[in-house]
Amino acid sequence: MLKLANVTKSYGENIAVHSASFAIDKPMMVGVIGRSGAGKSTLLRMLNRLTDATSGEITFDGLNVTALRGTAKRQWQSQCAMIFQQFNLVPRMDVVSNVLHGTLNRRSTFSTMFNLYPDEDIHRAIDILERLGIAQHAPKRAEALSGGQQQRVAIARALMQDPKIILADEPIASLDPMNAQVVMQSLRDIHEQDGRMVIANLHTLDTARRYCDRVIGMRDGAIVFDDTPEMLTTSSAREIYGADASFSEATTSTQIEPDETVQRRLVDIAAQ
Ligand SMILES: Nc1ncnc2c1ncn2[C@@H]1O[C@H](COP(=O)(O)OP(=O)(O)OP(=O)(O)O)[C@@H](O)[C@H]1O
Repeated sequence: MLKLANVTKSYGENIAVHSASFAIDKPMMVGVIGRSGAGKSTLLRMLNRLTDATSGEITFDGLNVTALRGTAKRQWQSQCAMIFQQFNLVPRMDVVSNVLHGTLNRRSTFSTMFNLYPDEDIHRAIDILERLGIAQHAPKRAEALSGGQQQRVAIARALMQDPKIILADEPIASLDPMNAQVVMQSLRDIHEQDGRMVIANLHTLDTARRYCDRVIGMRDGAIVFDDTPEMLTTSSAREIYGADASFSEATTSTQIEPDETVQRRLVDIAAQ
């Protein structure tokens, strides 16, 4: 389905991603881990062509993604929606309009200028917000929402594109642990219920273990681990993070034990 063959990205002398090769043959949830500067963002950005690979080939269902130009490239980018650590919403715009922005690529300049959205799209946007537990915030300005709620708006905007793949670049890095769990669970649900592929750069091992079916570990631009979360032992984590024997998983962890109080808070947050 999704295949990378020797994909490399160099910035002058600096090789951000070095000959990355892997195949994902069915929709699943994949976590990409590695220390800062390992090449995780560059890898994701090459997948949806925000950044062009220097060499190598990316294919999806036989389509040569690396060769796409113009309209075909834009179509691919809408099938391959991206969410970011900082949400990238329009802060002063209401939530539902932010979500409707997910349809921009298939609307005319005229309807975009005058904010004309078909009723059908508006209903779909509300349904998606409902599904993510934030429909009651639809009329509010995006900036009035908490970080976790804003990230769910960004996920809703991505879903408006009806993408085959959701790429999430550190989606929970700016969130407190409880909001982080709500956002990760939303991504997991989207994968399980819709059969979409989710590829997320994650900065904690426990998040990768808890939510992902497969984990790719990067170090200095190279893929040094590609396996199931069960195989992500402390020693393989040490190799990925380039740490010595003093390496403690706790330094990459923000896990909260799912005790009763947390579970209750999760239900409250989801209902907000
Ligand atoms: N636009 C750019 N121009 C020059 N160098 C870049 C550019 N983007 C990334 N790099 C370099 O490529 C390498 C990989 O960066 P990348 O952002 O992909 O890493 P990362 O694993 O996502 O790190 P972080 O978790 O800090 O975002 C780094 O050395 C970075 O400085």
